[in-house]
Amino acid sequence: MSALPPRVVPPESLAREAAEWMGRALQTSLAMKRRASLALSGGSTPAPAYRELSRLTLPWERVDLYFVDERFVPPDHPDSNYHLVEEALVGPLRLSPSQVFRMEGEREDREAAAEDYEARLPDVLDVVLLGMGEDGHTASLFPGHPALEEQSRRVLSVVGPKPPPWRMTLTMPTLLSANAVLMLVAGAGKRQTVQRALGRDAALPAARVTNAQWMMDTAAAGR
Ligand SMILES: O=C(O)[C@H](O)[C@@H](O)[C@H](O)[C@H](O)COP(=O)(O)O
Repeated sequence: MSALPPRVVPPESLAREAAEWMGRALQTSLAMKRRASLALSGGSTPAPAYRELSRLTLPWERVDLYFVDERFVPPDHPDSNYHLVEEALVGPLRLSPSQVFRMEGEREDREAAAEDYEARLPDVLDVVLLGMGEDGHTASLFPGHPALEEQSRRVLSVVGPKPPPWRMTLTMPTLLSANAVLMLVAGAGKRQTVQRALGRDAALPAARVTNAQWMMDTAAAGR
């Protein structure tokens, strides 16, 4: 759990607050260098935040998009995280394909796909958006999975318990080296896991992202 106090906001404000947080973090990076990197997650919580993000006035031509994880499905598949980000952010902002570094979920050789993505990643990601599952997973790093303990690889191909099971994911060292990380959590179903994460239960992958700012709605916080 981060040393930063978690931010708790009403459900109707969560997407806008998350977008504004990411916007400010991008501006901070862009004040110091020419281009900034933003790595995005899949799942149901982020989509409204991506739509809010697409409405922010930012020098988008200086932002490169990366992915936190991806499912091994084609990019136009409904389960594809790229597909989600395409619909909610890339399309509305008309980002150039040269700014969008997607994980190639259509590849048959999953190991090679992960190695190739590792080669394309910047040394340090500027802004990372994470979600947490009810089991405490984040990115596609699941509780008890050996990938959670990875120390040298920056991207791994994994088989996880959440469908679809074949996934590519950034590893914990990659997440921990990022400049700004937002852990976005919504819904009463995650309340107990949030409490465990706040108690720094290291069995939960999300609790190990010690550089994350947590942001949750009142339902997830149990208020
Ligand atoms: O499955 C993915 O692609 C994710 O990146 C994953 O880590 C997600 O962020 C959490 O499972 C929370 O997902 P929900 O917001 O749907 O609960």
